[in-house]
Amino acid sequence: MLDALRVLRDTASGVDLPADVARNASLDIERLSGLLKPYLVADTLQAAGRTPGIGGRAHALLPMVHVDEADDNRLVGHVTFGRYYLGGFGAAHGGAIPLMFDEIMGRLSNAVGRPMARTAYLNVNFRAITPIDVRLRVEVRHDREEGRKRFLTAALYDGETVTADATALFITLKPGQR
Ligand SMILES: CCCCCCCC(=O)SCCNC(=O)CCNC(=O)[C@H](O)C(C)(C)COP(=O)(O)OP(=O)(O)OC[C@H]1O[C@@H](n2cnc3c(N)ncnc32)[C@H](O)[C@@H]1OP(=O)(O)O
Repeated sequence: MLDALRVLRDTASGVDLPADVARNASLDIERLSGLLKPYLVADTLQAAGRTPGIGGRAHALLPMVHVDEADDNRLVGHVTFGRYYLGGFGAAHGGAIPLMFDEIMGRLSNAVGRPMARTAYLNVNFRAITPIDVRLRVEVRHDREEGRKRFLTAALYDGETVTADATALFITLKPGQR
């Protein structure tokens, strides 16, 4: 369903509809929302964001990063920003890129049995345009730990060009910390 939703999102972002088609599409989307509403649950029980086996943790907001290689301290994957993430002139929105970094850096930070951590800072440099509808490579490194602090770096590549890079600090949560 989320795959279909992502396709809908990209398609809806890219069209310019006549009014009658927009009206009919709205009715269909409202009908679909009505179909799902009886299944609303508490946020601790919802599937979105809590289903690691499904792409993007089943979280519809996240750009889907496919992991190609990973070990304890390094992850390489690929991501394609669809039309939904367009900022302008063929480039991904500047907010979508930190979103992708936060998710994939967080995933490596929390991997291999490391306790849960939360992002304290995420600094992103936009080095070149990040094109939409192009398969991009993302590399993440877990560089070091100092007590509860975990320092990670990441870069996003279009071919050999670094389009963005990031440094992040994740802090291990204390027992019982929310
Ligand atoms: C698979 C799942 C992947 C998911 C990935 C997504 C991850 C996220 O996006 S999490 C959501 C975004 N982040 C947040 O909402 C965090 C909000 N902030 C907080 O909850 C807290 O400030 C938190 C937990 C980060 C730190 O608070 P706390 O536990 O009280 O630690 P605190 O004592 O302040 O700091 C610990 C150390 O880190 C340092 N530190 C904390 N924040 C920062 C910062 N922004 N910059 C630099 N250093 C910092 C402190 O100076 C301190 O250092 P030292 O031990 O040397 O004195």
